[in-house]
Amino acid sequence: MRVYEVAKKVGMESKELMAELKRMGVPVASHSSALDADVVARLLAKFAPQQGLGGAGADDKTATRAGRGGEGFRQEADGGGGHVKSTGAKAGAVSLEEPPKPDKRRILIKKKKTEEEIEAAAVPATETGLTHAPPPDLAHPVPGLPATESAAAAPPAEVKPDIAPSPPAGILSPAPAESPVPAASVEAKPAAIATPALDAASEAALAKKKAEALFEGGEAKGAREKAKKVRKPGRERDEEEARAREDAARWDDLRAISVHRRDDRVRHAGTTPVTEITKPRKKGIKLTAGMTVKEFAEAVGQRPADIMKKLMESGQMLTLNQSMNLELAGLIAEELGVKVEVTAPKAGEELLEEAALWKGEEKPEPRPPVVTIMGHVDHGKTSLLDAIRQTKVAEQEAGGITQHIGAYSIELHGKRITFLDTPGHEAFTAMRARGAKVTDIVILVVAADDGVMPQTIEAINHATAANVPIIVAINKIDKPEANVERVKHALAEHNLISEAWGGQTIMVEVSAKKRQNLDLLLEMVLLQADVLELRADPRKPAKGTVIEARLDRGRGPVATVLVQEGTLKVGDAYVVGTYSGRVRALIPAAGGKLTEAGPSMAVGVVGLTGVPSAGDTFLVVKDERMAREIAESRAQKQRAAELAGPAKVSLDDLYARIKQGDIKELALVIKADVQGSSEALAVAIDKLPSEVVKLRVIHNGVGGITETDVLLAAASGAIVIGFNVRPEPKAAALAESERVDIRLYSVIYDAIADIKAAMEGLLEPTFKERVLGRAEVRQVFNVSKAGIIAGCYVLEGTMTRASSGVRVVRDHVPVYQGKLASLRRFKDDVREVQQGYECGIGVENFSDLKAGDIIENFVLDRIAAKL
Ligand SMILES: Nc1nc2c(ncn2[C@@H]2O[C@H](COP(=O)(O)OP(=O)(O)OP(=O)(O)O)[C@@H](O)[C@H]2O)c(=O)[nH]1
Repeated sequence: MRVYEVAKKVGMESKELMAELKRMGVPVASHSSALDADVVARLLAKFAPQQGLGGAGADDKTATRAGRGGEGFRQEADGGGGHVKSTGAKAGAVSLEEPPKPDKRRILIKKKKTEEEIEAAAVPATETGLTHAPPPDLAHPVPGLPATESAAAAPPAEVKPDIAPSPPAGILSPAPAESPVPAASVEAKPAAIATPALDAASEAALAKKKAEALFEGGEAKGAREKAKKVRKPGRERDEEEARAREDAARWDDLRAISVHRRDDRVRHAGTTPVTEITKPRKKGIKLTAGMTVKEFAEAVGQRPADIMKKLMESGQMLTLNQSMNLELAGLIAEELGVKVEVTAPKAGEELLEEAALWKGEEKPEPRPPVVTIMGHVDHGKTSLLDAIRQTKVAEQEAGGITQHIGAYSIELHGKRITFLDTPGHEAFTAMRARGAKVTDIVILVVAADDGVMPQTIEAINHATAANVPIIVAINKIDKPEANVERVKHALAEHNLISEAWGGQTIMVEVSAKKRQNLDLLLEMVLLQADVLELRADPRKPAKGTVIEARLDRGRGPVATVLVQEGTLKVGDAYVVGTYSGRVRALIPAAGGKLTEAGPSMAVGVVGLTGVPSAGDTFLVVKDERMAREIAESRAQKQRAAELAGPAKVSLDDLYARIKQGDIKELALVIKADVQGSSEALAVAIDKLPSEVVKLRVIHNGVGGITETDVLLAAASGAIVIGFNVRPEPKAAALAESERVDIRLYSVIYDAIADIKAAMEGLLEPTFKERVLGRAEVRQVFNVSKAGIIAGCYVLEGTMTRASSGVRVVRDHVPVYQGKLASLRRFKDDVREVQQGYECGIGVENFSDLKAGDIIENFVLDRIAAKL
């Protein structure tokens, strides 16, 4: 019999029968293949008796089970036929109850579920009551076992349900509910596998293969997408696609970037600190004091902006050309991996010495004299200066616009004379008080009609105190009431004796108004200069003194500098006071411009970084950095001096200073209410023993103590003795700032006794303590470098460095008195801390600070010994 005939007989489709035959191990080529008689008999025995039989109960059970466990698969497997029959099952009933609808989506969902179930495949089938059999093409048959059994026993890991859904054959061949036999061993061979299920599986497998082929063929992207369509549901698939696209894009991107460009990208990545990748030019650098931000940045191979940023992070706002704190520079360099070597070159004034050091052979040449005109009010100082300038300067520079620079030079018989334009002894002494000696010769103007007046005497005293020779110009001789002889007499009383009278003082009778004897006066000046043998070497680097300085609108700070040594040139690096820089231009008084100025010439200097003070030394140094260092060190010293500063000379410490050998002479400025008193005082002082120290009255005048008196005292290291007079307010303030000791008396004896006691070291100054502030110790720290530091809270007043000392008080009992070692707010050293703030205090040589201690900050006010 042929296959289709048997199929007809048993009521099956030829196709189904062919499958069954295959399972039975009977190969058939087609539905018309002939079958052996025994095979036909077996088939008939197997299928023929079932015709018309069936148990509703069993059917129900099967349907229910199938619905629970493998509905989708059965639908898929049925392929719409419902022909698969199990023992006692009525295919028709099943088909009617659940109309087969191939639903790919549902299959896919189920497929996922199957995955989960496969993962749980270790669970015995008896527990679930279901058998999941993988499709034969995916199952790895276990030798010696029937296909179904081997499929059921196949390890779940081998199953690839994502690609080929595997309808569990066992679903459709449920074990009887009461059967204790495991489902896998249930006799389910005839209906174990439904052909349509195989078809679905092969379809999926085919899709996979196709996809693989496409991948291999280079159409990776499209194929992957296609494959995904097959195997990935909805959202998951979208995500996967997006990821794939991203990967592809990244890959393209990476391939497009050259190695070099990738490096660049890293370098410019915002978060990467530039400092880590910019290689310093040098491995080690030398740090020198005064190094600017710019110089440091160059040295460490960084952008100045980055260094400035780092400084800002450390709380320092510095510009490019400001010099850096060495410690901080060291830290930054270290951070950048640059080794630092701090060169400690000569600093400050030491450096100044080096800077001023000139190795050339000294060849001093005669230099012009520098003259200052002094005299009493209205005696004609300005008129004389003007007369000289007009006759001499105007003659030379006809039509030239003269500049006011505070000094000018004239020429007579090929020789120059420099006049300082600020007449009067005040300016002269102010300059001297600053340690500047600029004047070589003083022209003392005395009006012939007025004679010697108080300021004439003052001028004499000031000039004498400075050891400057005086040439007397007896002015206004054109006036009918002029009395030259009277003037000479009066001057003789003050030790100015005319040459005509056998003395040494040159006296010239002039008239500023009529311009009489001006040349003679100038000739005398030159003569005196010859006597003085004024010399300087013009080849040296310039050194001078600031005569005056101002802020010019167009030029910035301009200082008139009197060159005293060497030659000042445009472009020279200089240091003046606490400023430094380079000379940009030189302006002479006669107008125009100069490229250089030699000894005794006064020039306006342009290119200053600030306005210096009159009397400051102007020094040309090797380079700008050196200049800057000196300037900074000076500024530091100046600040320190402001904080400390004892009196220059005072009666209180006179004895100590005599002992130290500091003082060999005590200069005195005496001011009294009446001439008689001042003279009496001067005489009494003169009589004091002078073995230890010589007493010298440098000025003895009548009237209140003036600023000029204080200046003279400051310039000469003198003490001012006031007898029945008071200092003018301005003079008192100046005495304070110049630290000049003013002693006021109303009894001559007291003044003498004090001076005597001071000379013998017996004068006991009286001091009164004044508490400036009190701070409570809250906590004590041991700081490695600073030692014991007390974290304090200022209870009242101010804790200040500018104090005489501190006292540690514990339970109202002073336990230590000493000096303040450090005063800090956070990390910064501060000068003072006000009430209500916290601070760190270190007490010099005292480490036994305890919480609860009170630190008193006090100052000792000196009380004038006697009045
Ligand atoms: N007759 C005459 N008058 C003169 C002479 N020199 C100056 N005067 C006059 O004296 C007055 C004062 O002259 P100044 O040159 O201002 O005197 P000073 O010393 O500069 O005065 P202060 O600047 O106030 O200290 C002016 O009115 C001048 O005209 C002179 O040689 N003869």
